[in-house]
Amino acid sequence: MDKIRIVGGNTLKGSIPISGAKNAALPLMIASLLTSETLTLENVPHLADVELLMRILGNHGVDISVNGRRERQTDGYARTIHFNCPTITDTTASYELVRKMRASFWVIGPVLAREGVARVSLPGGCAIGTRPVDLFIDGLKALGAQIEIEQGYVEAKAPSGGLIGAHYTFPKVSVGATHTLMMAASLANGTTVMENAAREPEVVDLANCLKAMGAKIEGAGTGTITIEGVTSLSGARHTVLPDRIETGTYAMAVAMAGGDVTLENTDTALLSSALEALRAAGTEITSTASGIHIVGHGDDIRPVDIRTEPYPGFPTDLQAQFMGLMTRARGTSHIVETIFENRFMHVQELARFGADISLSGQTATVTGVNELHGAPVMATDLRASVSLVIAGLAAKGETTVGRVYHLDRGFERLEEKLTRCGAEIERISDG
Ligand SMILES: CC(=O)N[C@H]1[C@@H](OP(=O)(O)OP(=O)(O)OC[C@H]2O[C@@H](n3ccc(=O)[nH]c3=O)[C@H](O)[C@@H]2O)O[C@H](CO)[C@@H](O)[C@@H]1O
Ligand SMILES: C=C(OP(=O)(O)O)C(=O)O
Repeated sequence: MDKIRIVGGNTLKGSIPISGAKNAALPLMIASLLTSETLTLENVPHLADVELLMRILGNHGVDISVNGRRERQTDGYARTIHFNCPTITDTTASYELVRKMRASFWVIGPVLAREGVARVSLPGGCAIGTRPVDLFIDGLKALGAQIEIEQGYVEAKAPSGGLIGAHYTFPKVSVGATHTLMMAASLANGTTVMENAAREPEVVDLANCLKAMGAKIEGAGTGTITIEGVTSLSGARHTVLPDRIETGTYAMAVAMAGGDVTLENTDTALLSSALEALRAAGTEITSTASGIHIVGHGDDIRPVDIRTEPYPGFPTDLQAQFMGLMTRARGTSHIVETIFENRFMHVQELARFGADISLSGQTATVTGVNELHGAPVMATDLRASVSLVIAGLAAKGETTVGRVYHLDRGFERLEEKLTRCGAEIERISDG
């Protein structure tokens, strides 16, 4: 199994191109199930999750070609991918595929809206929490669907005339349930109003793509989204928005290792709260014409308390990386995780570098230390694993990060992007 080997201590200098967002690309790809015409997505990142979703969509009858070619392309940033689903050939999403990636559960919305039935395996929990799907089920029921859980599958059936627009208030903010209901409501009869909807930029990106396909959606990016259903959607061409989590991750790497790096093709507006926390920690951040310029001092990091919240709050997907940064702060910081009940798996691994972190419920207390020391560590989930990479870059000596497949889910060409900024980092195979 591959590992990442890092020799820490180098400052980072240069530029890093930011990829299209995984968490936007996945729902956008799923939206291709809503139309018999071609949906073309530009700036699609090359990631394990994207490849897996292509297989899942293929099973439903989506014909996929990458930059006009049918074979999988393994190189090049910013792919253009064409998705065409003349008919949905299979309304079932199997346990085998859905268990590997939670977002694949979201196919339930478009498949149900277009075919009137959908049978999708429960995704189950993962390392960061139990992650139930009750809000998806309640929301789809509000649109008139009958839903049963049979042998681990969610079996959904629309009324004979199709889903019916409704007023639905989410009891809790959910990104995935907002995506799913927005896609389903786009093909429902009548108007749907979703209250307490997720406001993440990826929700806005999906809404913009659906609008380009002919959907009538207002309010995306606010807590209230109104969707007037239409009878069919057309094809469209849409560019995936920049990955704000990748952006924040590299900004935190520069803040911690020190250096001067421009993050290209991204935008400060996508991650204001995370950048505010970084500024408070002493990082210099300025907008450029096409990106963000970051100057980090590495050895003079101020402690900053953060609390994860739904957008526009501090993102849970940057919590582990920020904790990595705080391990080297001059003082004590508190990090409260409010979104996922078990998203602290990186704490025990950061301790291997010599970090001083104590946990009490959903709060981590991080007391900064003068130096981290490289160590063999193990990735437990996507964002936890990249926090270990960041710590490795700032630590003295050698670090190896195991279970690299977690990183490959969400970081395109991580080693290459960091190497071009002067980091000593490589992928090694155990043989
Ligand atoms: C592919 C993708 O975009 N993943 C992101 C998405 O995940 P995802 O869409 O799965 O996360 P949600 O916003 O749905 O989850 C937020 C919270 O709501 C809970 N919940 C959710 C649905 C439900 O039916 N019932 C329920 O209780 C979850 O367990 C969690 O505690 O948003 C998360 C929160 O920003 C991010 O960390 C993930 O990176
Ligand atoms: C938790 C994440 O992804 P997923 O929702 O696919 O597990 C993530 O992107 O950090």
